Amino acid sequence: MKIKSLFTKAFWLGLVCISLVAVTIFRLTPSFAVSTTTTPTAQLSTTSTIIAQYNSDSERSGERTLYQRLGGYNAIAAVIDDTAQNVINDPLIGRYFVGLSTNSGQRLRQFLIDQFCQAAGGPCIYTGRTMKLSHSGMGGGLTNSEFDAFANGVALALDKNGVKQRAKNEVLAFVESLRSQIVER
Ligand code: HEM
Repeated sequence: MKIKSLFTKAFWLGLVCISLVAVTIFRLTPSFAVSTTTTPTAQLSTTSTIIAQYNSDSERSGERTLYQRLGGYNAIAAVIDDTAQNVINDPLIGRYFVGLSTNSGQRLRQFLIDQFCQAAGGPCIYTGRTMKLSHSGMGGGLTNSEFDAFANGVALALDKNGVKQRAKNEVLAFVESLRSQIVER
């Protein structure tokens, strides 16, 4: 009888130890610890989890992410707003943005912010269409020169907002990585 009770205690003690090790190694956060407030939607709860994960990742690596080096969400939004002004005023590609409705313009702005924020390692999720889908057939197929004009609009906006050379190169590398999906002729 005593042996059975000892065995049961050892079993439970072992289980507790294994759980503690798993929580430490895999950083398994109990669901109640993810957000202390009751979130009305699953979407919000997912976002809190992602932000928590993002914060702990950058703390662990000790390296500032591109998102942080750019100055965070509002700084990225300012770069996108200046990019929009630059491309609207560009003689080669301005015409593509002229006829957009107010809401289409706001939608495009938000998608661009989300896209750049996510690419920079920030707590954002891009939910727009793929670059191929949203640009395919535009003006009979976008050219390399038109793409260059857009990229130049981004570069000028980064300069205007005082983004340092290393961060600027990284943002422009991201832009360049999309060329093959956007350019068709
Ligand atoms: C790296 C370069 C580019 C990036 C990152 C980019 C990004 C985007 C994004 C995120 C959207 C929204 C997607 C969606 O509606 O689901 C979009 C739409 C659009 N883009 Fe681009 N784009 C680029 C180049 C260009 C170029 C070169 C042009 C024109 C010359 C252009 C014109 C447009 C227009 C007019 C829309 C609105 C399409 C619509 O509402 O149906 N984009 N772009």
